[in-house]
Amino acid sequence: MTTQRPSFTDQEALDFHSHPTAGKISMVPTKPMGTQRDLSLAYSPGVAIPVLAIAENPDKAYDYTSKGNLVAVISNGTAILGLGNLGPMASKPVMEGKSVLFKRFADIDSFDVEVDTTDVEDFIRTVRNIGATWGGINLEDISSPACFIIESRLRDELDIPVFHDDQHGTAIIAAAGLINACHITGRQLKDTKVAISGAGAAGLSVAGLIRHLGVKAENILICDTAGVVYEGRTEKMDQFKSAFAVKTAKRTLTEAMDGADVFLGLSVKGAVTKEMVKSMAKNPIIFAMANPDPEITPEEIKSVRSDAIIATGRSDYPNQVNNVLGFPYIFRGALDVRARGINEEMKVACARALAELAREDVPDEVAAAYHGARPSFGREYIIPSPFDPRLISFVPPFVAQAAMDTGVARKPIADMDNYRRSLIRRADPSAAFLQGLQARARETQRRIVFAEGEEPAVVRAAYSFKNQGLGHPILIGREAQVERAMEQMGIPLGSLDIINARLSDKNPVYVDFLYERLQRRGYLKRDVQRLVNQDRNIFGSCMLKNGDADGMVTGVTRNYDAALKDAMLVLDPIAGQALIGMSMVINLGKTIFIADTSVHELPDGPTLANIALEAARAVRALGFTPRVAFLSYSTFGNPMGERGDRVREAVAILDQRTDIDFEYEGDINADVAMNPNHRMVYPFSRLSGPANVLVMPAIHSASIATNLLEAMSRATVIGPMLFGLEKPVQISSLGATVGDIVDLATIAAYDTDNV
Ligand SMILES: NC(=O)C1=CN([C@@H]2O[C@H](COP(=O)(O)OP(=O)(O)OC[C@H]3O[C@@H](n4cnc5c(N)ncnc54)[C@H](OP(=O)(O)O)[C@@H]3O)[C@@H](O)[C@H]2O)C=CC1
Ligand SMILES: CC(=O)C(=O)O
Ligand SMILES: [Mg+2]
Repeated sequence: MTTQRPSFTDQEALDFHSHPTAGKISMVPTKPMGTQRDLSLAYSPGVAIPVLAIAENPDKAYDYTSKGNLVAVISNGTAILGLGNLGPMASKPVMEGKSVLFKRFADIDSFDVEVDTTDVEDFIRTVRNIGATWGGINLEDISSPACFIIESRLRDELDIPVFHDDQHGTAIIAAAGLINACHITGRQLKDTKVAISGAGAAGLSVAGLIRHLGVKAENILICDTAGVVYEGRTEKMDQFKSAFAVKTAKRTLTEAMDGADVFLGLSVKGAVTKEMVKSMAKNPIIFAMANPDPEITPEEIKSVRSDAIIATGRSDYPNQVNNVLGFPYIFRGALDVRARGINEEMKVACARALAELAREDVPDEVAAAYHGARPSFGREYIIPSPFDPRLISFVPPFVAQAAMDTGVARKPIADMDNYRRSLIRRADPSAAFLQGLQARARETQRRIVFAEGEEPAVVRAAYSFKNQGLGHPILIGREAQVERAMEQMGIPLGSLDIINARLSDKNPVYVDFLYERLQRRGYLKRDVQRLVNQDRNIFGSCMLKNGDADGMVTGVTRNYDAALKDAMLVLDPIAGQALIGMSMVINLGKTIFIADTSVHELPDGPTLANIALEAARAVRALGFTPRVAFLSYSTFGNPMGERGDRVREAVAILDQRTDIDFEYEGDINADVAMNPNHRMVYPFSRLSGPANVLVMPAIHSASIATNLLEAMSRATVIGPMLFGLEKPVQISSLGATVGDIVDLATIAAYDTDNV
């Protein structure tokens, strides 16, 4: 089968599904299974204890098993996408796909279950009998009208959310898109005339939800293979279609679309012609949502109408109206309150939240998904991108609140702000750490210099920093340039402080100070004047030195070393402390720090000792208990060699001191440092647990190790963060994202040297 705008070949689709392992899904244990004790706890005999607890109170399954975060995607393959009844086995790639989308977008664990029966009772019995295993059940691609009976019976018989995604997931996202498309075209839902192609699971449910939102019943004309579903029709009717039959003389989709404001396609490829599109009202709203190929392509629509708002179910056109924006978040909210079901109010809350989010300025992750072309709310962007990282923290709280308000929540959420923060952490493992720094930044309200103030990403970051209440940003740049960037981004003029280095009244003060500092280092006064006028890192550093600002972030346009050299012309390392770059690596819930990733190329023994001291101090200031390992290719002198000597010397230097208040060990190999079992061979080792601060023997090993971890695992890396300078300066990587810049500004505001 070929699609209309293939961005891949059929062979690529097959290869994607077969390499490197067959399928798209796997399972990850949440507990270690490394030792005999682990086995005794996880399996017999330890497992008997939770078994007995659950036997006594089945609700305890939420506490002692994965039930509460586990959703089944269940199908019999009778309506696979718009491809028809191809059976349960053929539906497996779609169901695996839905499961991984649950995990990817909402951190919900999920497995697919394909049931080999088309008999309604048989299907209901099968699902009911395995129902208690799950926290929720997502029914998928089951043809109508069987799907209506199946869903309604299972909802009655099970006390967990049972949700037919093709009905309600689709209805939620179509309704969100419609709310915004009507807003853009100045329509009221109550006056809107809608033609729908498809009177199946998706079509009827969408009709139901938009009716609930205010579209009048008589203004919704639904068509199937026999034409308009009108009052009195007998051909191919059932009770579910009858509920949407209207009094009308119109009999065909062509007639239904004539003069309609909105077309919603939930049927099959090619169901709509250009002529039908031509006959629609001014500024028509056309959602051709059949998958994988829409009822009519956007190219065909555009060839006859330039005023249409167009959406499809596909990701390769603008405006993807696809239930992937609905099911992950409605289940997240429902699971988090242990909802008994998903009701109309929860669906409406979800649709309204999605519509609202589309109207906000988009983050970098979305711009990246659009190859840098940052979309903004309008005809080509009526609903959020599936890659919008805010979805997981924005949408589920509305769903959870609606569940609580309507009495279906078993476990209401007491603190919504806390819940929102926990959702952010689900999506981003570094979030917990950053949230801690943010909380302090909000308290201290530091003045942070954004040195490259004319750069669009920096302007955006400064605005975001301010909007999040993290402190007072100061942009260095020429007002006209900065303000032009602000206007283009829709940032209100006057909302950010801008300082032009050349025109600042502090300019002569900084020149005098810097001239005094540099006059015996080969600089003439005019050189210093030029530096202060032209080099924004120098001017920013002078602001810090003079007490006119508290911290600085830079590096987006200059390489790390150049930016650091600039700052060090003005600022000194703290006396008695090493200047170091340290990266924080978070992987599978574990956090380690790696130093020195950016300053000392090949440190000698005393310098390595100083790096460890500074790293331990900074790590403690960030809220962790440091356990330092001086890493080497050798462990405790084996093999003995020149490269390990410097490391052993550093350990010996610390051994001589009486004021060391943290654990350290070395020379030691990375696996021994990180794995407690390996240390059994070295019972004299002084580390009480796995090392969390890894002092590398040289800058190249630090850099290579950090980059390898990031590339080879799902690790999140923050930094390198710069520590040990007299004022907090953080240097980003070239071309850093807005989010990275805000994070570094927050770290600068945290000022570990003064914690
Ligand atoms: N973008 C999205 O998120 C989603 C898109 N969809 C798409 O919607 C479509 C329908 O899915 P679903 O409701 O689950 O399937 P169903 O099998 O439940 O319903 C299909 C409906 O389409 C009607 N139909 C078939 N051919 C035509 C035609 N030529 N003209 C008019 N109506 C026609 C059928 O008519 P009859 O009743 O007479 O047989 C039936 O009412 C699929 O293409 C699916 O991919 C579904 C869910 C989500
Ligand atoms: C998206 C989806 O669920 C479908 O097309 O069936
Ligand atoms: Mg589907």
